[in-house]
Amino acid sequence: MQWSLVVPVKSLARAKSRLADTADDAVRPDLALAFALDTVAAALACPAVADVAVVTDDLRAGRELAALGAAVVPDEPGAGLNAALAHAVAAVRAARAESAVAALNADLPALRPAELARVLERAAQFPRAFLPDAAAIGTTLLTAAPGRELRPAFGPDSRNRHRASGAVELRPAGVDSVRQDVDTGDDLRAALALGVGARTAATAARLLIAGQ
Ligand SMILES: Nc1nc2c(ncn2[C@@H]2O[C@H](COP(=O)(O)OP(=O)(O)OP(=O)(O)O)[C@@H](O)[C@H]2O)c(=O)[nH]1
Ligand SMILES: C=C(OP(=O)(O)O)C(=O)O
Repeated sequence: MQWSLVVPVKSLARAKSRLADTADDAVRPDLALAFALDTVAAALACPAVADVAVVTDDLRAGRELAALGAAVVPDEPGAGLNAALAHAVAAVRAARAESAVAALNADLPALRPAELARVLERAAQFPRAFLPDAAAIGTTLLTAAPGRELRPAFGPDSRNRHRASGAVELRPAGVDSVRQDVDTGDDLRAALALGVGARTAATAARLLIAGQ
């Protein structure tokens, strides 16, 4: 099965507030953009992915992600993450009604195309499915088969909400790169240990040079 991915990207100036201890205001927007660029570059390199639509109202993020080959869907102003995802899925399916769709967070800088392909292959067996994050509290990926609604319920404790909504929890082994989202300094260290993409590596090096 080939998938259409929707990737939400918050305004860079407001993104990754939980990384404030690790990256100050001068670096954090660049780091958030680097995460998104590495996530989307890996997604576009995944053989199971037909196309990627980024939903964002950030002009810089939209421009740089479009240059990688992603489509850009404007955000719903002020409506929040789940409304943005539902809106992006509607835009994707207006063009291709029978798409299998997956929402993928943009903070997966260690993402490997082969691991994403393994997760999507499992997800293809179910009407709706999700992958818990590395902390096993949140969600990094939520999928809906053709003809099924995505019903995104991302946010704090989303693993429980996605489970309660009837989505099947995926538990494939060896897909750490798809689960390792980056919210905190410890998450960033874990992602660096897995091996991040070139843009995140370069931006994280600025933190090390600054002695953090
Ligand atoms: N388009 C869009 N994306 C969002 C919005 N809120 C969060 N996201 C994205 O959703 C994913 C998960 O976001 P979070 O980790 O909860 O938020 P964050 O801004 O990245 O980090 P914090 O400020 O620390 O909460 C990331 O890809 C964000 O860029 C929103 O309102 N609109
Ligand atoms: C939005 C989510 O991510 P985070 O845990 O990074 O807030 C989520 O897990 O649903």
